[in-house]
Amino acid sequence: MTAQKAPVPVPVLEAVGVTRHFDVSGTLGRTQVVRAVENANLTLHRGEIVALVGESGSGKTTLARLLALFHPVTDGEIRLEGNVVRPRTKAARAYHSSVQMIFQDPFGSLNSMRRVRHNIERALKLHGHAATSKAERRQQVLQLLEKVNLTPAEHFIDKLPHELSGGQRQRVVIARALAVRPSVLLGDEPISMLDVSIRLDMLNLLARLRDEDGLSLLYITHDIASARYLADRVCVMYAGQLVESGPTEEVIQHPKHPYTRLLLESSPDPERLMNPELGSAFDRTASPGEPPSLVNPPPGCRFHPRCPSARDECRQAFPGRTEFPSGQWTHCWLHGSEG
Ligand SMILES: Nc1ncnc2c1ncn2[C@@H]1O[C@H](COP(=O)(O)OP(=O)(O)OP(=O)(O)O)[C@@H](O)[C@H]1O
Repeated sequence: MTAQKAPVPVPVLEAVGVTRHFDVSGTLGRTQVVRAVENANLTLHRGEIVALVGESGSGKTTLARLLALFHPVTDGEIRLEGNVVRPRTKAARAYHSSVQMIFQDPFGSLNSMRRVRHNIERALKLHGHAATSKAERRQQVLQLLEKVNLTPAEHFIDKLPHELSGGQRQRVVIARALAVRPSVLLGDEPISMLDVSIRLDMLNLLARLRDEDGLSLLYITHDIASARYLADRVCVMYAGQLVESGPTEEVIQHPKHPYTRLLLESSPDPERLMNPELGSAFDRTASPGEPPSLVNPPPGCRFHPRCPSARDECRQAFPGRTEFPSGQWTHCWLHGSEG
């Protein structure tokens, strides 16, 4: 009897060949094109935490916003459970119940004039999950607050956002996202504005939501140490292009792309996550050179002007994808990729 291969599960969320260009007015009123994301392929499976890392301006937020359907794609597809979804369609409404985005600034995400109860109840109502009686709705809100460790929940339910600390506010934002009963959270630097002393608690909360509820999380960060702590898989983005991905420890121990190596060399050890004195080394990276302009990016591999191993083909064409037995893949001519 021939052994049957287990079917590969369909990703919960997927970007397939996704490109996003922005038209901006340049000098003398001429329109310029910012090539913010180019042909990105990213998958997120059920119960998986994927970190998207890269320098400022590399396109991480744009890719997350494309996945959240906040922007239309210029090219490519966003798929939920294998189905293509486009903004402002009927399917997009259901999509917003499944995919919730959490931003860096929890204060900006909440209605500052309304109490915690109102902020969360509104999400329950908008997505058709609110109980009919007031007492039951209060109970729903209390349970959500407990879920994000805001206990005793009675103490928090009638607070206004400005009466909470940054960490407490971000927990309310997460509770509100959970009210929608999503399968995916897109966290755009969700801990970077929080006090260093509570960042680890927040990462542990996100990990618990994955473990208990099977939530999938795309965790966008500058900070390799927190990505290492939290993520199953890492995707590395440089100047709008995904250049490497793989299981977190493989990428960290055996990076394949020279940019990943540069990122790791300039990144902190995991101790930094817990030590406020040290901060994030990636924020103050001493990497040689600057990321390129996305209006006129270098041809070929966009990293070649900074790459110590650049060769002729790197300047001419973006390499194809090379896959490794470790589960990693990279786009790099050093690994003999065809363009
Ligand atoms: N709405 C927009 N209009 C024009 N250009 C944009 C727009 N949104 C993003 N960009 C440009 O796209 C590029 C990628 O930006 P993006 O914010 O996605 O990067 P990032 O990796 O998330 O950076 P950071 O870590 O600083 O948030 C930048 O050059 C940015 O200026």
